Amino acid sequence: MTAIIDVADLTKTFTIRVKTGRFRKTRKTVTAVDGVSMRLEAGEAVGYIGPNGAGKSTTLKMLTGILNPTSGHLRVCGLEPVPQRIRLTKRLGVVFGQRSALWWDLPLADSFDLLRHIFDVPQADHAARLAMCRRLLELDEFLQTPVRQLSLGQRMRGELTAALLHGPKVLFLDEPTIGLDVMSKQAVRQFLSDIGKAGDTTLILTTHDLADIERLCPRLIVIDHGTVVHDGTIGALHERYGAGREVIVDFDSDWDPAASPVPNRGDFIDDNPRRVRFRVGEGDLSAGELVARIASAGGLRDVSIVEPDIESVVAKLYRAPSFDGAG
Ligand SMILES: Nc1ncnc2c1ncn2[C@@H]1O[C@H](COP(=O)(O)OP(=O)(O)OP(=O)(O)O)[C@@H](O)[C@H]1O
Repeated sequence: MTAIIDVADLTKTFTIRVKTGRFRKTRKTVTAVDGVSMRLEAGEAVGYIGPNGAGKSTTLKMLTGILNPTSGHLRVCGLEPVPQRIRLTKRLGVVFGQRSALWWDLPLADSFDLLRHIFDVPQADHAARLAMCRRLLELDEFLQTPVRQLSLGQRMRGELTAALLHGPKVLFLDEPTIGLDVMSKQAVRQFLSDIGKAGDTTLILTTHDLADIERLCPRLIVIDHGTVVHDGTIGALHERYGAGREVIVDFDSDWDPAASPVPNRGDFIDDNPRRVRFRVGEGDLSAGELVARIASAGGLRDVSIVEPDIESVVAKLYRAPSFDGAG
């Protein structure tokens, strides 16, 4: 299968001038992206995350043809982004949470109309896509409002529509829910989830809001210091860095640690000897085995398994002093 995004050993360096004395400046090379490789199949939804300064925006700028790579292989929709930027633009949709692709003084509907002409979209296709966005994003009540009068949540719904009206093959989303209230976030996530499920559009989502990723992206690529440090499912990330799964057990009578049927560490919750938290980690029993052993020893009243949240797993990954490569 041909990849819709095919990146191998992509590198970008910047040369900056730093002050080294009162009147002296020296040139210094900053490596923003350092040998990134990834292949995305058509219709995938991928989260591209990393701490501040990791190289996410620089990668996106190279993928969308804004920046020339220093070295490496790069194809998006079979095209080379910078030399073939005009052809590529018709196949891409881009949403940058902090910037607008809309005309500030025009009503939203007029911006959409202008975009139809710019991208030369057949009237019927435009009408069908706009109708879908109007329905899913509930645009009608502010379609005639000038963009500068829209709330952030309304504008973001407009931005998403603007990015999709020409029927892009790949949609790049940079912080699409930043600053939105809970309701708007939910609306945007639901919309993107519908787009993702339809399977016609490849989604690449860059965000610091990990709930976006959990909701939308089965695959997660994590970058740090310009290098890919994880490429896989969120589940794989939990397995690799999680080690924080907990099994909470309620017993019929006080629990005696000395007579525990399991080697896992257990602690009383709120000093209640009938409520015990067992930690599940490397080397210990799995959660299933642990519950089975406790159940067969008798006296088990209730059990629940608490997954570590993605925020803490990713925080652990970011804090790790060195990574052992992608995987
Ligand atoms: N035009 C530039 N000139 C010099 N250095 C740059 C330039 N653009 C980015 N950098 C540097 O490259 C590195 C990666 O920056 P980038 O903006 O890609 O990170 P990011 O992962 O998008 O960060 P954030 O989450 O903060 O947006 C940083 O060290 C940054 O200072």
